[in-house]
Amino acid sequence: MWRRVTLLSPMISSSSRSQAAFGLTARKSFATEIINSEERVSPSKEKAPFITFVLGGPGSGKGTQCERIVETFGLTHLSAGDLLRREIALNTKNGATILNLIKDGKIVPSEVTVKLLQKELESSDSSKFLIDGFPRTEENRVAFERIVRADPDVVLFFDCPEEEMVKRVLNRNQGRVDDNITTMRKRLKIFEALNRPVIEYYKNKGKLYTINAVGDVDDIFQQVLPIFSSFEQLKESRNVNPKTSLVEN
Ligand SMILES: Nc1ncnc2c1ncn2[C@@H]1O[C@H](COP(=O)(O)OP(=O)(O)OP(=O)(O)O)[C@@H](O)[C@H]1O
Ligand SMILES: Nc1ccn([C@H]2C[C@H](O)[C@@H](COP(=O)(O)O)O2)c(=O)n1
Repeated sequence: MWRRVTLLSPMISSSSRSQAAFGLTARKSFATEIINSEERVSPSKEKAPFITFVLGGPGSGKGTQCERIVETFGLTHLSAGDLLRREIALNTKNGATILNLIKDGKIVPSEVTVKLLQKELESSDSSKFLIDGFPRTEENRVAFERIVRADPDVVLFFDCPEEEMVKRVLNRNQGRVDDNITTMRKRLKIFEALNRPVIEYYKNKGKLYTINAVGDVDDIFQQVLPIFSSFEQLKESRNVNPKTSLVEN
């Protein structure tokens, strides 16, 4: 995928296996393209990508803060929820199943979500990704490691009390099928049961950054800023004000 050639062979085989499992038509793998056609490798793919996972309960403000991170550090935003909703909107073969699961506050099978993320990662020229709303479960996490063969550099956790999340979701007003009190209660239960172990996993690995997600959007972003500022890989892409030559934020 990213010229980590030692990792390519296992990635090809696990990728083909999971494609077969989902009945996807075999396509020339991206890894094969890289090996066969060196000129296609963009300079940004010469190194392993910088990956951030963004975790937090429903309505904790992940998407809102991702927008700010993208503006400031130029990461490419991949929202697992948005990718799944796109499948519903495009009425793909998994679309109806995904819709029913989301309506019921349930988690979509990991292979489906990971394949969607993998496709985006492979087709992007970027080398820095913000993967929002993923992994939601230990199964999601393990499937990503197995299929994509990459680990996150940073894991953000937006920590927000349940009642605040309920209030935000019910006021969101974007016409989402899961923004109602019945589904929200189910989502919160699933978050506690399935996402907490993932948060614990990354805490034990020393990769977790917990953000207090209550308060003003700008103030919350002030907690996020120093985390990304400390990574060399992101320094060159920080937004600089052309008039003052000062780094903004
Ligand atoms: N700090 C904040 N204070 C008040 N409202 C907020 C704050 N951050 C985000 N919101 C609002 O709360 C709602 C949920 O935010 P957002 O969509 O960013 O959450 P999310 O964690 O991505 O949710 P989901 O997991 O359900 O997609 C939105 O309407 C957003 O405008
Ligand atoms: N890794 C994921 C991410 C999302 N989903 C499903 C279930 C969620 O309730 C819904 C909405 O996601 P959000 O926009 O809140 O991130 O999408 C999933 O099954 N697996």
